[in-house]
Amino acid sequence: MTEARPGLSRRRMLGFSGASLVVGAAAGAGLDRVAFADEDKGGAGRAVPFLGPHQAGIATPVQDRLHFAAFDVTTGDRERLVRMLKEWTQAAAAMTAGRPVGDGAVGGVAVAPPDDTGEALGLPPSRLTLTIGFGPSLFEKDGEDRFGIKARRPPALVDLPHFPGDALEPARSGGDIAVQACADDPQVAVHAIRNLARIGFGVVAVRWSQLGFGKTSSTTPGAQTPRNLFGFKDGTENIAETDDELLGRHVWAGKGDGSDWMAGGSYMVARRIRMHIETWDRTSLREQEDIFGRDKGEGAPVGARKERDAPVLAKMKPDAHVRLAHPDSNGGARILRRGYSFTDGSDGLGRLEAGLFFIAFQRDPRTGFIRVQSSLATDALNEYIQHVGSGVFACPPGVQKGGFWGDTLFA
Ligand SMILES: C=CC1=C(C)c2cc3[nH]c(cc4nc(cc5[nH]c(cc1n2)c(C)c5CCC(=O)O)C(CCC(=O)O)=C4C)c(C)c3C=C
Ligand SMILES: [Fe+2]
Repeated sequence: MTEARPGLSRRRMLGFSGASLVVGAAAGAGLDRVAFADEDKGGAGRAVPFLGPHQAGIATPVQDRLHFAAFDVTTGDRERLVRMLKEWTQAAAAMTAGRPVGDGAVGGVAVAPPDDTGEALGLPPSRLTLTIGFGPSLFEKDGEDRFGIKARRPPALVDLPHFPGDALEPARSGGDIAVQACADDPQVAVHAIRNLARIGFGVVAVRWSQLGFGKTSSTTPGAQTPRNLFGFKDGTENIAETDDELLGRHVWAGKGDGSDWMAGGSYMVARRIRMHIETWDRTSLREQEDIFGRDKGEGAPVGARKERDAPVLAKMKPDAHVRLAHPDSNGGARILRRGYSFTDGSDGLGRLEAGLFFIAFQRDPRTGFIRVQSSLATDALNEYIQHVGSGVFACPPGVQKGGFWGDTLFA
């Protein structure tokens, strides 16, 4: 890809000491690792490397906030689309390293809008990750092969079937391209999506988007498990970022999976799930615990004492969520969950417009999400939730030095 324009770090622009920032040799090119000094190591402010065999934001320890956006491509011009993906890559590399886009928000020519919108000036990288995925409609829309990639659609990138109870809104579903922005600071995540949308003007338009707070999953089993809006620990049984064996078996697409360009990538399923908070809040504690098959305080499976005790599925009600979602009930199927809670005010009837923005990564949605969601048809939880938005996206492997988002697809 073309080299990124040199930019100043947000810290440096505001006069922070250069000593607190250790920048890799090629940092001027904007695509190499940036490591922060001790104060930031392991902390919420540091940078997550952008380059690598896999995209960041999948196995990466889950950040506190989400801004997800699905875009429609508004041009039929393949070259323009590829050019934009290159520009997006430069911008993503800069923003995840804590630098502004292009020549920055200030100090450029006064007669033109600045390259960067500016609201992240002075903020640390905040572990920002940007993860891109390509939806089925990018490969073929209304029977048209707009970008000459129809034959490269991976067999695993299937359209999700209709599931019982689905009430999907077209305005919150689908999309040609999706970007998942995760960060420990909501302003950093929002800034990232806003700047990508701005760069993409004339090539893409935002179709739908979702803000999320309060992660409802963890890829770091040693850390405290977060709670969802029903008050239960969520993410106890998830694939850990360090578990290369499970990641290789269930999350990363392989060379022999039928689509060479996806090797090292993963498939993202996103579902906007409305949660009927007021109904739940009138439900007895015993029933709530029966519905999940775990207790509310500790998160222990039925009949056990501790959160991480092995679940005995036969002790749970036949329609308990954990019993139905467990790999033993699904031929060994596992997915990496990375969801967030959301609240969007109230719905006009005095009810909280709230829920779970469910995100799962897997090697193949047919044997991952579709398999598990089909089992959940009889889930006792269904009385309290409704799926209202949906998307499935092929997330290519990570960008290598000199590469760009989607280079394996558009090569
Ligand atoms: C199709 C996949 C899943 C959907 C959709 C889903 C929705 C959903 N889940 C909760 C709350 C909890 N889920 C828990 C466990 C759990 N859920 C899924 C899958 C889906 N959940 C899996 C694979 C598992 C793990 C099962 C196991 O191996 O034990 C739990 C228990 C704690 C945990 O392990 O995370 C809770 C709580 C809600 C509220 C929800 C929709 C709004
Ligand atoms: Fe669940």
